[in-house]
Amino acid sequence: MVNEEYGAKHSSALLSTANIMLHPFPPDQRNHRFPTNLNCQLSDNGAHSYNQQQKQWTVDCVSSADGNDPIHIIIKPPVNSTVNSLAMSSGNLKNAKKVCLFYAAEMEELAKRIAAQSDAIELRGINWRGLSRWLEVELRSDSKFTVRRLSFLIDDKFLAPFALGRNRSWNDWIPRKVNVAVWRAANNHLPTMSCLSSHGVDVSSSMCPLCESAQESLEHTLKFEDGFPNLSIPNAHGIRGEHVAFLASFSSPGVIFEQLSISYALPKLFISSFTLVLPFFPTGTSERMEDEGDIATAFTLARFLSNIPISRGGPTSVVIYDIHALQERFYFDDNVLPCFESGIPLLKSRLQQLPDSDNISIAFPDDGAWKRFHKQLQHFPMIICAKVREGDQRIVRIKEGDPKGRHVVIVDDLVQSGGTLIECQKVLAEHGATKVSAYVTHGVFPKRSWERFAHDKGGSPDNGLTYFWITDSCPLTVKEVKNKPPFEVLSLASSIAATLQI
Ligand SMILES: O=P(O)(O)OC[C@H]1O[C@H](OP(=O)(O)OP(=O)(O)O)[C@H](O)[C@@H]1O
Repeated sequence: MVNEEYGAKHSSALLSTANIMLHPFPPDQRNHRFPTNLNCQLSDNGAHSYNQQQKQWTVDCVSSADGNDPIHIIIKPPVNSTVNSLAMSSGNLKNAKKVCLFYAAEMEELAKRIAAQSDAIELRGINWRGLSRWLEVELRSDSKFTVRRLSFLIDDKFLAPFALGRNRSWNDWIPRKVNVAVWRAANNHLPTMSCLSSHGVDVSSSMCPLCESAQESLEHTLKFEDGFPNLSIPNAHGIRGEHVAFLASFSSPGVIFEQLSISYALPKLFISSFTLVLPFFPTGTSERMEDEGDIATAFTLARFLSNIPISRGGPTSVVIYDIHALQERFYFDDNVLPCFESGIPLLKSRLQQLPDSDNISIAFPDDGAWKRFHKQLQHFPMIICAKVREGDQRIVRIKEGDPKGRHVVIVDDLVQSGGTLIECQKVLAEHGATKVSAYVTHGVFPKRSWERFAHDKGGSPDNGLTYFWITDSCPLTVKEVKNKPPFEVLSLASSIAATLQI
């Protein structure tokens, strides 16, 4: 399909079928900052690459613009009940519950992976902040010195040319200027500066015609003038009577308001049921009510979630993975149905794949981790540690168990500064562990603290970790640690897909 001028209407029929490969520019044009050898996919969000791989452990590489920077994400088949597995299999699709899955912008990758698990799960968009998937780019043809404005479809991984002009090949065009100013409120993707530049778009030279500032040109379109979010649910009538879920990410206080607004709005659209999937419940770490006046913000957040309206089908289900403290389960009131899931089955399956799977011991860095996880890991030899926090310091010592000669995997719910894991690693290495790895469900890593973790490169555990497994509950971290040993991402996708069938 060819469209010669910008402003082309997007055709969903086209999007469901087309696959386009862009070819590199000729060598003399390579100084231009635009993606070469870019895998462009106008189809259903990369789902096919995952579909083929549901039946076994796989390591799937998500291509970047240059094709050299894969995200190391591991996907495994659903681990939940037979009922769910049966419902998910294509043969039983008729029995599977059809679910419309909305998602927060930063959860787009995980949402795609979830949808790839089952034809019963259909992705739906939210108009985030007036953004759209359209980016206008002006290109200059060297041969004819004409300027063309083309519309590009923005996807998280792919920047696809919607049209190159009749009878023209991509190589005829050289990007001259990218105009980020015209985003249309049509779709659900949140393009960011880094997203654009990762596709070779020179964002720094993209000027808004109104303010002539690149940064403000995005800001103009991101929010209302007063800074509050501009949201809408397209085709709200179309979800009446459907089972609806929203995949949320409360990665910072600033994004909670907009996602709560969506979570409060969806159940009132005459839907059959509503499920909020919040893989990481972010508050609660290191919260202590030691002095009168200390505030437990985990309770505040639980109250917000407890006030999600009921839908026609009844109370909202709230799915959370490995919530920090056991008592937080009871912070929710009876208006909602909290469903607490765990990433540990993913870890157990991964451990089975290791060549030294018969030499694994599990270490818990503190009592909290032991209480939370020991029942799920009871078939492994265990090492139980005690941890004391002294300001920024974490002091860890072994209380029980012997790491000598073992590949020890430290298991905890989350990592922040990394202090707990690093101190635990040191003490295990001192006591003779041959290898040390770590697993946490939630890789929070504020201030890029993941950089503190080195890879042992096959050497001693004093030098670093053999593996550091996290899940994709914190999507911003996944982007940062991609393709960086010792990190490996165990995707929650199959587990969430199965949970949506409850
Ligand atoms: O990476 P870090 O900055 O060391 O933080 C991570 C640690 O913090 C949390 O526990 P916490 O110390 O709050 O203990 P608790 O289980 O007693 O609340 C969490 O369970 C980790 O153990």
